[in-house]
Amino acid sequence: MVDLRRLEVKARDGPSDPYALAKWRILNRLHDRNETMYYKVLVDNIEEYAPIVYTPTVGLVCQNYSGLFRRPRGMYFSAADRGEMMSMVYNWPADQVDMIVVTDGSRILGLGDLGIQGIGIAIGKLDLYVAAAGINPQRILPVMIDVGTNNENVLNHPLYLGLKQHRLDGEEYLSVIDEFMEAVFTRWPNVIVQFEDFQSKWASKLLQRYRNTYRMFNDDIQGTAGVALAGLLGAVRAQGKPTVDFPKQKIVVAGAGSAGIGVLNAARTTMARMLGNNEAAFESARSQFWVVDAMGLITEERKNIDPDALPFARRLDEVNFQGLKEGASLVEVVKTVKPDVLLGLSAVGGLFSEKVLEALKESTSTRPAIFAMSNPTKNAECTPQQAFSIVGDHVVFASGSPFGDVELGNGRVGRCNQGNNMYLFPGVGLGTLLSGARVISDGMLQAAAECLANYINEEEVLKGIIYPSISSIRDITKEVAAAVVREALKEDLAEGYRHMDARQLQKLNHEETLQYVKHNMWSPVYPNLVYRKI
Ligand SMILES: NC(=O)C1=CN([C@@H]2O[C@H](COP(=O)(O)OP(=O)(O)OC[C@H]3O[C@@H](n4cnc5c(N)ncnc54)[C@H](O)[C@@H]3O)[C@@H](O)[C@H]2O)C=CC1
Ligand SMILES: CC(=O)C(=O)O
Ligand SMILES: [Mg+2]
Repeated sequence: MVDLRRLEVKARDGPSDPYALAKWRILNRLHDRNETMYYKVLVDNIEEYAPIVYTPTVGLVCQNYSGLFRRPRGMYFSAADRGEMMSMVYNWPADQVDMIVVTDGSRILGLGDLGIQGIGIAIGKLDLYVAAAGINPQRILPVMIDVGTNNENVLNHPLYLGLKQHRLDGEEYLSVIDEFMEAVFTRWPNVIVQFEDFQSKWASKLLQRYRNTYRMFNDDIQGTAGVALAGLLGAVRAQGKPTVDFPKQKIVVAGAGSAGIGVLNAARTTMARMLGNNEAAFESARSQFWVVDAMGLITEERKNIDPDALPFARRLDEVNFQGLKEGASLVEVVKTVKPDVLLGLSAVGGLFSEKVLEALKESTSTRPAIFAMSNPTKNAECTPQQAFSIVGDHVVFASGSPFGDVELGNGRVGRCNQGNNMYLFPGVGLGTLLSGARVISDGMLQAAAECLANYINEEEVLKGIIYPSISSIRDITKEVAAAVVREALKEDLAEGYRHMDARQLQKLNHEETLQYVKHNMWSPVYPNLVYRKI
């Protein structure tokens, strides 16, 4: 701690990138020497060090990973290992693995293709699994699947550790991922695999390929969707309205990659459920969204439209009526729609420019909400300062990476919420583990999102607080995991965990389920080496 604090004293201008990286190195060295103490530091100071082991610093770490690398952590499966993965997997020393976070490094945060340097994100996510969900650090496994990289800078770096080739694609690519999945589920049939930061081209295809067979989920699609949904419901409550008013919200989404489409599908499904869950309800819910990507507003006229974005393409009669057109700019869309919510998952820093935010001032909402969810910090669509100063003190604001609250004068504070999937994935993984669910259903993810939404009370939400403080992440995760366990039981997916079979789990009431979850969370305490009778 003295080592870490020394850096703060030296950083006269406050925390800056080089110091963040230095802190990461101190923590990483501690991790190598004494795992229990590393997690003790993390758990006890999570608010301070989540931004170091996770976004934003983990982005910088990944960008510089070849130079920062000292000793390996996790497993690397490469395209050159095809045919060998089934035996390789037995090289891992732990007999039991509960959680794997796997990436192919193709879209790390909003930083693009970083090749095998993306292993840093798998390590960072698993740090949160230990700190927030109490997954035993002996039973986690970060994995990098190295199929090459298309990032020439990374590829030509003299210290690059990965395969020096361009990315595999098509059937060849799929065969590598298939072989990896078969290998890990053969050795550890009960493992849960979280797919992380796969480029959108593959993210949704891989999810559909594996989700009905394996215990897996995609954090960027499903975790982000749940977190955004909880925030969107919070934004409705922050307007002093009941959540059943959600289907009336007009929502502009900037970004139609895997994260944006995941959010759109979850929000539309929730609106449709509130409206009666029939065809008319789905159609009505569709018309609440306007989606803008790199080529502008997506309409039916879009050529070669991504099939995942197709359900959200605006109909021509609608755009003509509104005076919009295919490819309309974000400013035009915001000016015309006057949305209640502006949500960014575009990976474009500053996309919510002064003009866009000025246009949002005309929102028909009493309290417009801005979600600048792209990571890391420099990719945020706008800062909270810009949001509050341009749109007004009444906005509800959330960002993917942490920013400080904003002083509004006269002692008033503009809340900066962190809208990040870290509030959900640890609980989804822990709840799946402790229920023994064979697959991770939409219902389990929905239960997790609703639990997070309900975590915030009325008084807080009216102050513009739509996500809890990260300092309570262990408690939130316990609640989310319990909600996931109960839903898995309800859907008859649970097969139990260790000494608790599904029948025994069924008998637990709400409080007992929470106790069961808490009891199974690992804490950073040294184990007893000598037992003495007292
Ligand atoms: N806060 C959170 O929990 C999460 C945040 N993210 C962030 O979301 C971002 C996007 O992730 P993916 O969807 O996987 O990436 P992606 O690269 O697949 O998608 C980006 C999308 O933004 C669009 N876009 C690019 N320029 C644009 C512009 N000028 N105007 C409007 N749209 C534009 C692209 O056309 C594409 O549809 C990343 O920065 C990532 O860090 C992702 C997951 C979770
Ligand atoms: C938070 C996260 O998963 C991302 O930015 O990709
Ligand atoms: Mg991610």
